[in-house]
Amino acid sequence: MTGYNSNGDVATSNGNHNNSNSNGTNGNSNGHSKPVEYTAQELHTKQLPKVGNFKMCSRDCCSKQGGANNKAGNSCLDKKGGGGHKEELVVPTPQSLLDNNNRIQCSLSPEEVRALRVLNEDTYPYEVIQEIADFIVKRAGIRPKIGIICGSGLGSLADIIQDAKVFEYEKIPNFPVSTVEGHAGKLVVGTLEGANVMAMQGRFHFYEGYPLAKCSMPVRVMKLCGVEYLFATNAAGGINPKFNVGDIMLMHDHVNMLGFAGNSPLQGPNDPRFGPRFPALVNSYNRDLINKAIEIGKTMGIESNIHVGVYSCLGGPTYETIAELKALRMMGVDAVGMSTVHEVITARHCDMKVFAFSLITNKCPIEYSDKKDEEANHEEVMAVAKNRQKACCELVSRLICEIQKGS
Ligand SMILES: O=P(O)(O)O[C@H]1O[C@H](CO)[C@@H](O)[C@H]1O
Ligand SMILES: Nc1nc2[nH]cnc2c(=O)[nH]1
Repeated sequence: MTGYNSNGDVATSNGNHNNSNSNGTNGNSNGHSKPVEYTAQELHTKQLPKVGNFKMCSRDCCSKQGGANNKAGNSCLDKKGGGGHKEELVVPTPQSLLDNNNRIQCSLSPEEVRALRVLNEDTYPYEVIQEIADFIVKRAGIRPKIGIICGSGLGSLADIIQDAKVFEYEKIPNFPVSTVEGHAGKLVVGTLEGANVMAMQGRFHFYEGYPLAKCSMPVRVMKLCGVEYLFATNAAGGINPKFNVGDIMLMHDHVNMLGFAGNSPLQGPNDPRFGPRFPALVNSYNRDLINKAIEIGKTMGIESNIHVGVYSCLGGPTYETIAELKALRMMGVDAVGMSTVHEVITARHCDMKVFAFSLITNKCPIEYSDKKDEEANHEEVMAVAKNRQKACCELVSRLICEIQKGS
């Protein structure tokens, strides 16, 4: 689990590198008078960098041997005294990079270093996901059955959760941080319509700089927390000319444009504890839940605002050109956004039932025009989402109520 720890600490892990090492020289125990210097970022790399015939220990190396708490106070070079390296020629972090408290000197704030580190880590082993899930379940005191991802401006879906325990993303170990307006960056765990739920008030997008596996990593956290149903919501542009602003499109399929370009949240080694190497995606969107949502729409009196359609995710952050919108339409896409598809793929991979909908926040033009008001913008997206949050909340609550009735 190199590179991960459970407290998100950014301090150097080699707290047992004393100012004066076993050779009595300053900072370099192998006789070199001038320590080799590395940037803090290099010190975070998982590979031990080679320094001539020497290797330099990683930031996690000495903490595994007891770190600052190592009672014997041995450096990692001291094999007899309990230091852990079999390798003779390992040098600890150069003293020149440590301050008086044996922390890496760095001009970035701890928050900046954490953000950098979380940005740089792009794979999450099962054990790390398990750690995050345990952290949440232990503190929430419940195992959620339904996971909700709130789309842009749809954070109020989490505000209706009762007996809520709120976790800021910054405080969850190894969790990325939200950087987009309309995504608060909080995980809310509690009950809704008698069901245990957890909701992400803020999702992660590819355009924020996160790899897709990281964008959808919380879905795996949900799975290991006990979640069986994923409710993914988003704000999207309506390409289908029949759609109006404020309508809700229940997703029954998707076109994975990022996948066409060779990008997938499942790229890399497959861990079968999550799911198979080659998951099938037909029937990804649970038909029973779609049918129930249509019925609920009728009882809410909004059936004319409810559609069933195909969503496509592009990388963003640009909105589409007219030519792109025309191409998407030709491919059978009804609504376009910059999220959700990789979350659904991750959820299906680990066998979760998926319900997803798009709130149509803008109509996508498919003819060239000089009209400024036809250009999509995020303020409008959030304003429409805010206006329609009541209907979205009602749809979600009633559907959860139906799931509860059936269980
Ligand atoms: O998909 P969500 O997160 O709802 O947000 C959508 O709205 C934002 C653009 O306005 C993009 O992030 C797009 O993906
Ligand atoms: N890509 C994309 N994302 C959106 N999110 C909300 N509206 C839009 C849109 O028109 N295009």
